[in-house]
Amino acid sequence: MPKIGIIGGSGVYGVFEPKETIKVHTPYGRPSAPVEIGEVEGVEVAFIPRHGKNHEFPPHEVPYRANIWALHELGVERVIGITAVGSLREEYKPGDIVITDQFIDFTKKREYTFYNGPRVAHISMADPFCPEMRKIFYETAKELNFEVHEKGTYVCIEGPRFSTRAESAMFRQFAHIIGMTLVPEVVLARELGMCYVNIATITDYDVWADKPVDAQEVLRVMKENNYKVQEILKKGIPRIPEERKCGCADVLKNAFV
Ligand SMILES: CSC[C@H]1O[C@H](OP(=O)(O)O)[C@H](O)[C@@H]1O
Ligand SMILES: Nc1ncnc2[nH]cnc12
Repeated sequence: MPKIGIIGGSGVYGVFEPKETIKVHTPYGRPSAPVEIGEVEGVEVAFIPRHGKNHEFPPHEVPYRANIWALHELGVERVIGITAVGSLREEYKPGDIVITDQFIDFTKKREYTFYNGPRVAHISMADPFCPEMRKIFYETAKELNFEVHEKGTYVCIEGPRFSTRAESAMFRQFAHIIGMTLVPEVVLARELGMCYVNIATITDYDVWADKPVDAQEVLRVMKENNYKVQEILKKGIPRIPEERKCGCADVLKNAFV
């Protein structure tokens, strides 16, 4: 049973040669694609491409609940979310990696929870990301000599459109990076007591710099930097301890009404 799951974002539709592909049915429908099981440097890992194998799910239609449920059902305890993001700051440059530490939710109409009643839960989201995995992946990226930011606030917009210049100027006041998929993915993982880490690759300067971002730019820059994500995963995954000492599962202790 894989204890580690990877959700690949734009430009990341596979990370290993799968030994097995499992079609999982969940109470929330099917995941974005059958779950691939394989190995990263000898560690068993599950993989789902967030937008589907052929990028057929836009960010507001990704079956987030089915993806997280499927990984949980397969025994995954730790989720690594790979994302492409825009930069809202000069010093966060295209090609840099960010190990996100906070998010701000500007999405509008998604399925945000597994607890729609009669079971009611209010999960703490003060520190949304797994401290153990954040440390491992930051140190790994640093050792690999990649430009990496230890922290960054990710503002998640509804999409699928990009922001206006006015929106981007507002987001720049309080966030470092911008994307369309972190919420509700991280929230749902925490609702099931799973660890979640976000490894974000910066692909553009959104729309506040001279040339406004477009989708082709995101995919091109992601392709150019894909090797960084692969190397970080290869070197970082074997460093993840078997037993969790991070306390991510403890958020469930006092969450239920
Ligand atoms: C392809 S451009 C916009 C698209 O890219 C990002 O996807 P992901 O977070 O899955 O890497 C962004 O959030 C949008 O969904
Ligand atoms: N500028 C941007 N806005 C929203 N999502 C993105 N994904 C990559 N770049 C983005």
